[in-house]
Amino acid sequence: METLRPDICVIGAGSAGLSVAAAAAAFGVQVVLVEKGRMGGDCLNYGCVPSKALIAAGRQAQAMREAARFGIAPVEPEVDFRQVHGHVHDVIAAIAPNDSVERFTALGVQVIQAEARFADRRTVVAGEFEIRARRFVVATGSRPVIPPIEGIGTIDVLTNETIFDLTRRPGHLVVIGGGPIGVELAQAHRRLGSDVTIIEGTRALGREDPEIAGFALRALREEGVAIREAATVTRVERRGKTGVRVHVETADGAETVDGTHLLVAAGRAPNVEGLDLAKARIALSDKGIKVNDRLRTANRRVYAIGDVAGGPQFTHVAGYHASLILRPLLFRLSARVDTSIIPRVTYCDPELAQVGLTEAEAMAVHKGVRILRWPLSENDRAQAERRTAGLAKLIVSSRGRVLGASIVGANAGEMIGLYGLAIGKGMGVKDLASWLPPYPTMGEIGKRAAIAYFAGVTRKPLVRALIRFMRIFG
Ligand SMILES: Cc1cc2nc3c(=O)[nH]c(=O)nc-3n(C[C@H](O)[C@H](O)[C@H](O)COP(=O)(O)OP(=O)(O)OC[C@H]3O[C@@H](n4cnc5c(N)ncnc54)[C@H](O)[C@@H]3O)c2cc1C
Ligand SMILES: NC(=O)c1ccc[n+]([C@@H]2O[C@H](COP(=O)([O-])OP(=O)(O)OC[C@H]3O[C@@H](n4cnc5c(N)ncnc54)[C@H](O)[C@@H]3O)[C@@H](O)[C@H]2O)c1
Repeated sequence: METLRPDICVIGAGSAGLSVAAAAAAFGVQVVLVEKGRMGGDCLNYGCVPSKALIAAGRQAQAMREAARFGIAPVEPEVDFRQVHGHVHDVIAAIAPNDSVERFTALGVQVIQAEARFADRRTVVAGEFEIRARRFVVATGSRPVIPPIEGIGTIDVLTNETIFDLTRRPGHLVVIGGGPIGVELAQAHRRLGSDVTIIEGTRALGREDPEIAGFALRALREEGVAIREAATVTRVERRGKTGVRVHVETADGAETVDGTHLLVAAGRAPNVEGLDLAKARIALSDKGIKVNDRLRTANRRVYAIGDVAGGPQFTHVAGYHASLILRPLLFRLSARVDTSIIPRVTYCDPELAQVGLTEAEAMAVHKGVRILRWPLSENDRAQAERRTAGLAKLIVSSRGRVLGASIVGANAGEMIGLYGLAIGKGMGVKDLASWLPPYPTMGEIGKRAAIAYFAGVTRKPLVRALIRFMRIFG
C-alpha cells in the first residue's frame, strides 16, 4: 500500500468536493480527491442536470399545447421518449468534461477512483492508497430514502438514481413524496404525456409558503397531475408483470392507485456508512455528520460539507460550503455559514423561489412584520408573455429591513438572487425601491413590492401640505 501525504484529502467528487479540490489546486496546494462512483456526483448524473433537462423538454411540449393564446394553432406534441432520454444524456455529456478525472488531473489534483474509509483520526484508506493529509474534507453527499412500506421490497422502485435511465415513457407514474423532487419530476412527466399521481404524507411542497406553493400545485392539478395530500401509503404490491398497486389512506378513506411505475422521492439520507467515521472520532447527528457553524466536525482535522453535513441540500450550498472552508484550509481565516442568504428554487412551472424567512417564520420571531405583495398580473412583461400566474412577497421588519422574499412565477429563480444579496448586506426597502430594473422585465415586481411599503406616504396630509407649500417658491 502506497502512502500519500497531501495537504488536503477530499472524499467525494460531487458539487462540494469538486469545488474544494479545484480551488485548492488553483492555489498550487496538493490535493487528493477520492471518488467511488461517477465524477460529478448527484447533481450532474442523477439530480439537478438531468431533472432540469427533462423539465425543459416538458416545458417545450407544454408550449406546443398552449400556443393558441399567441394565435398559433396548438398541437398535442408527439413525444419520442427515447429521444427525450437522449436529450437528457446529451446535456449530462456536455457538462461532464468540467467534472472529469482528466480535467482534475490536469488541474494538478490526484484523483483516486475507489471507496474511502477512515483508518484512524488522520488516515484515510482508498484502494491501494493510505492517505495521511493535513486536513480532510468529507463531501460524500446523500442518497434517496426508501420508506419502510409493506411490500416495497417486492417492487422495482424508481428513484432519482434510476428514473433518468427510462427510455420508454411511463404509462402512469405514481410518485411517493411531494417535495421538490416529486413535484418537479411529476410535472415534467405529465407534460411529456404520462399520467401522474403524487401521494404526499403531509402537505405537498410543505416547506414553502402555502400561498406561494398554492400557485404551483394549482398549475399541476390543472395540467392533470393527481395530488393526494395527508395520505398514508399503507402497502404496495406488484400488479401484473411490471405494474404497481399502491394502497393509500386519506381522511376520505382507503383507496388504491394503480400505476405502471413507482418513483420514491421521500427525502434523503446522508452517505456516512462505510466511512468508518467512529475510527476518526467524527460524530453524527440525526441528519448527517455533526458540524459546527464553521463546518468543522468533532475531529479538528476534518470538515464535512454539502449534503452529508445535514443542512440545506442544494448544489449552490455545496459550493458555498466549499468557499467557506477554503478560507481556513488555505489562509487560516475563519468563516461561518450564514443560512439567511441561502436561496432555494423549485423548478416547477410556475417556479417557486425563496430566500430568508417566509411570512410564517418571520411572524413567529419578529414583531410588526410587514408583507409587501405584487402580483405578476400587474407586470407588463408577464402580460406580454401570457405568464401572469405569480406573485412576489417581500417580508420586511417594522423598520423596513428585508427579512425574506418569496416569489412564484415564470423565472422566479432568476429573480431571487437580488433579495439574498439584500438580506446579506442588511438592506432595506429603501434600497430596493431605489434599484433600477430595466423595463419590461418580470424582475420589476420586486421593486413594485418594495415601493408598496411607501404607499401610505402619498396619502399623508402632512406630506401633501408640504408639497403645496413648496410650490410657493416657484
Ligand atoms: C433529482 C434531484 C434534483 C436536484 N435538483 C437540484 C437543483 O435544481 N438545484 C440544486 O441546487 N440542487 C438540486 N439537487 C440537490 C443537489 O443535487 C445536491 O445538493 C448536491 O448534488 C450535493 O452535492 P454533494 O457534493 O454534497 O454530494 P453528491 O453530489 O452526492 O456527491 C457525493 C459524492 O461522494 C461519493 N462518495 C460517497 N461515499 C464515498 C466514499 N466512501 N468514498 C468515495 N466517494 C464517496 C459519491 O459517489 C458522490 O459522487 C437535486 C437533487 C436531486 C436528487
Ligand atoms: N430545485 C431544487 O433545488 C431541488 C430539486 C430536487 C431536490 N432538491 C434537494 O433534494 C432534497 C430532497 O428532495 P425530496 O423531494 O426527496 O425530499 P423532501 O424531504 O424535500 O420531500 C420529501 C416529501 O416526501 C414526503 N414523504 C416522506 N415519506 C413519505 C411517505 N412514506 N409517504 C408519502 N409521503 C412521504 C414528505 O412529507 C415530504 O413532503 C430537497 O430537500 C432539496 O434540498 C432540490
